[in-house]
Amino acid sequence: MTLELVTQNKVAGGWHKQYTHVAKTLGGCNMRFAIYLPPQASSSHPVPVVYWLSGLTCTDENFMQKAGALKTAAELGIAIVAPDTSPRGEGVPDDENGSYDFGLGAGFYLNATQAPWNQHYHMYDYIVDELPALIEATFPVSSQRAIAGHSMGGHGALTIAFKNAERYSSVSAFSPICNPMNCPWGQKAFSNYLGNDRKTWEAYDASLLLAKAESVVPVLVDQGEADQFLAEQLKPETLEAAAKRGGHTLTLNRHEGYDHSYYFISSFIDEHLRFHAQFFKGL
Ligand SMILES: N[C@@H](CCC(=O)N[C@@H](CSC=O)C(=O)NCC(=O)O)C(=O)O
Repeated sequence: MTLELVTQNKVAGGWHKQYTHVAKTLGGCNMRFAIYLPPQASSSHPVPVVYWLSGLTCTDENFMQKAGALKTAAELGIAIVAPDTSPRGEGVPDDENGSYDFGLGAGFYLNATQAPWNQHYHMYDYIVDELPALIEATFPVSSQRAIAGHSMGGHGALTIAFKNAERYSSVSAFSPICNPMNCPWGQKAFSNYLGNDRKTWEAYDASLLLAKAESVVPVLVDQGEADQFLAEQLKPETLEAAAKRGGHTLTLNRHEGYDHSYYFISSFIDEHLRFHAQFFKGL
């Protein structure tokens, strides 16, 4: 488990750092992630962690540079970890047309079963197991975790939290892909990564998982009404219907005029961090 420090910057009294490491779950790829450690973090005061999953085309940098989250994370005493959105590096296959919605930058937080994707595209195992184990063994953080994300990363956060309620205290999402089995981004990714048997897709569909879940952690979703992807790709109404079917509470706020961008995320990220803080013990 060797980590290499790439950059470090003091911010809001804490530290933003980028590291690379070899990820076993991703077939030995060299992966980069970012961590924000608030000023309170020390070996005698381990802090809880929010894992942030970004959307299509992103790396660890989009959230850390654009979301404006770090001052509030410092105030609350919460660490934030931002991983990359797919395996990377030589030998990792990409979409043959180089499109933005599949392959590199578009790992969809699942474990691919189909060649050639199944050698490296195991982002689910990376996010759920390998990365938290590395973070908790290396940094002054506790084992208290929340998970959040945007768009493809919102899909990742919701599906991971719904499947692992014992590992996360809460989940939140901005503009998530809510029903990937029934939208073009999800269908392209799932048919390639998982094959054509739609039954196997159900393990990664937030709406189906929510409808079937026995218990779910607290869920917060924010969605812009002027989002260019809202009707075709995101479909938040499917998540609302699933919550109703499953008898679960879902807070889904719709905001007039906001689009899909980080301008929207930066407008409401403080509320998401405060939401997660409520469920961390000892803050
Ligand atoms: N055509 C665009 C589409 C990419 C895009 O909008 N990416 C979003 C996430 S979309 C769903 O997962 C994003 O967060 N982009 C990064 C950013 O910093 O805004 C394109 O190719 O850019």
